[in-house]
Amino acid sequence: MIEVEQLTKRYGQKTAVDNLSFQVHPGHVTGFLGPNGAGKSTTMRMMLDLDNPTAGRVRIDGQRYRELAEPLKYMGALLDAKAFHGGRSAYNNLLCYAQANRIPERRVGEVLDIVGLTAVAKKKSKGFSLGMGQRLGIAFALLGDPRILMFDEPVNGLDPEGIHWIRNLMKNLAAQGRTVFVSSHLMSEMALTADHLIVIGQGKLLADTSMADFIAANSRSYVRVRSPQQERLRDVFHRAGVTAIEVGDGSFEIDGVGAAKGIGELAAQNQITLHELSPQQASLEEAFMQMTAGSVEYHAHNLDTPSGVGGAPMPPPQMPPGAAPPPPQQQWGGGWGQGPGPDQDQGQGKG
Ligand SMILES: Nc1ncnc2c1ncn2[C@@H]1O[C@H](COP(=O)(O)OP(=O)(O)OP(=O)(O)O)[C@@H](O)[C@H]1O
Repeated sequence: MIEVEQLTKRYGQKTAVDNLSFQVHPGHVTGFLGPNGAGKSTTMRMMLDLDNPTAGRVRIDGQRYRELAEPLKYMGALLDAKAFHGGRSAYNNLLCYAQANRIPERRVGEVLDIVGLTAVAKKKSKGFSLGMGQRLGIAFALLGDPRILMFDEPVNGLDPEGIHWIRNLMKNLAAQGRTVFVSSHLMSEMALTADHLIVIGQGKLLADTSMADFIAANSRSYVRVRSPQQERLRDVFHRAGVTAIEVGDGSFEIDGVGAAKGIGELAAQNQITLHELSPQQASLEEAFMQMTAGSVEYHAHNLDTPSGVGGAPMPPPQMPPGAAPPPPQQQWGGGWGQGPGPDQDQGQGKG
């Protein structure tokens, strides 16, 4: 379980995370939503002790991340899919990390298999597409076979097959009783994957609720009714005291998806033909837009307005501090991803 308690992070005058408290429980995929700049990445970084909170605390199964004896076996994270050595093969990237964290080598092959990179395991990762890099980042997260997994925008760059795969992966991990915490801007995908939601805006908690309750609470649900006998149907609704809104295309809208059964029966009793009787539930995207409308920090402007689009300065990529770094000649950091690195054995698959 992840426990976030009154977490606050300030950068100078900017409050990125504002007195945030929530828990992430095992056995569920919990979605972490918020508009750009809401504080999601900052919160995730504090969960991994990559940033110190200004106030409050995070506990991973009751402990700080950096106090965990073998952190990769507790919690695996995908924060920045580019945080690996471009000149090294996928296999050797993982092997290096595994050896530094006392994880057996056989696990490298296992995670490459899980993420579908076995065929390219010996290739230098700098040649990887965005989607392949994302899969390698997920392999890093899975390496320690952790009970808790955290993914920041895991579907970035994945094709439809990849998106389908990660959806099933996250659901399976949760079904195994693991804690899965995932941020994404892809609402349609989140709606299919997450069963619980934490929503933040401008660093503050906006919602901590089930997916179904979130959509119901932040959107209008109604039944659409269409009939070739529109006038008769209007009279029937009037006599029965049904509040039906007539919309431009000749259909009626009646609030509440549960109204469909009664309306169908009413129409049948009055021998009215219906061409449509369809419950309409807003999408997660619509509910999200509705809830966060007041918390959107970065607004796009029309092309004919003088100013452009705001943007958040991105912190540099880092690895979790509790995880041991690779050996000194293969340091995480500056030279990564900038051409061939020190491992000359690509093609052999061992470090
Ligand atoms: N290192 C930093 N220095 C200064 N400000 C920062 C730093 N990191 C984040 N911020 C600011 O904190 C706020 C929250 O940023 P954060 O990246 O956590 O948001 P986010 O919800 O992850 O956004 P996005 O969806 O765009 O990735 C933003 O206003 C951002 O500009």
